[in-house]
Amino acid sequence: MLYFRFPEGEKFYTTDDDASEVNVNFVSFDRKKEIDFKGNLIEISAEEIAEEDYVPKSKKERIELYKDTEDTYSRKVLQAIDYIKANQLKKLVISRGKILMYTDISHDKKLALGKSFLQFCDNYPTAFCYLFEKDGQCWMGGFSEVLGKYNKKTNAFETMSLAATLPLDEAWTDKEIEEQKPVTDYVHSVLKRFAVDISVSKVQDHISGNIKHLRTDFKATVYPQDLENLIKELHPTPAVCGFPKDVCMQGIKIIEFNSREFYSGFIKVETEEEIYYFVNLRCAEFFKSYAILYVGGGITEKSDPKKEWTETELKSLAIQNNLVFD
Ligand SMILES: C=C(O[C@@H]1C=C(C(=O)O)C=C[C@H]1O)C(=O)O
Repeated sequence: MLYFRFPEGEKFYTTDDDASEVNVNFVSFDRKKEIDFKGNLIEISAEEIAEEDYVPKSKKERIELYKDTEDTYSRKVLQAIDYIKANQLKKLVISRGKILMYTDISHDKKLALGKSFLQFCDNYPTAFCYLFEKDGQCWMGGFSEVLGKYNKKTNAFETMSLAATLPLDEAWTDKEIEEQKPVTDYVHSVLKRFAVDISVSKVQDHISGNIKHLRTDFKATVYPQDLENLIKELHPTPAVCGFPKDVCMQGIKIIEFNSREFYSGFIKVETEEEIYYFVNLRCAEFFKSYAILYVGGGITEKSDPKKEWTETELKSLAIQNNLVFD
């Protein structure tokens, strides 16, 4: 089962079992896991989705690895700051999985995933939103960060540098500006190697629910033979990992105990005219009696552990506030 909706889209899609082509492809952060949905993209109504009554059955091994408190997460942030200083990094992105017991929300009602997906779509109109279940794995998520959008006819390519987070009513400081800049520089440097006619926008605010980010848009021309190599090089951007990648990947391994799975990976969706690559953030994996909500943030030398904890709590509300029980 797979349902999704494009950013700003009004229609919902699923895939049939007719074609041998892979049309929708979930790639894990470390690229080691993939979940593919083959078939033609077909429209599905909200009514049909609302009737979805899939109940996740599986359990996760070693769930204790995901039980971060403000205290344990603050220690991870301090460890990240030490790692940043020791390796002279500009930023490192760390994350956690937040366990949400269904009984903490409702004692007598059951989680309605289809309805949750529809409510999530309503509240995040600019996001690519999805819900899938395959081989016992069940995920829902959606965010508006685009790793790539490619027009197969015109070779036009779009991407963005999106980073730094604040509640809507707070003003940007040097800390956030210094956090987004390495992402912009990195994306630009990769585009210079694989694209031509590159144009770069000014930095602008990017609102997502209860928080805002900084965003720079890029437009370029990419020849078909360069597209996959460009994506390979772009992912993971410093928005979800840090720079340089290998040092940051190593830092993430040392500091985060749990595996990121599909969180901060990407979703490739191919249509007749376009190929999209959406960054998989604000997402959660669903189990029998709980969900794991994945959230993180960019750490710099100037990070305050308390603020970083609050940032992850705010990010987790994207999924948490849209779970429907009936
Ligand atoms: C890592 C996440 O988000 C990314 C990191 C951000 C940050 O460091 O401020 C902001 C937006 C995303 O690019 C997340 O949502 O978990």
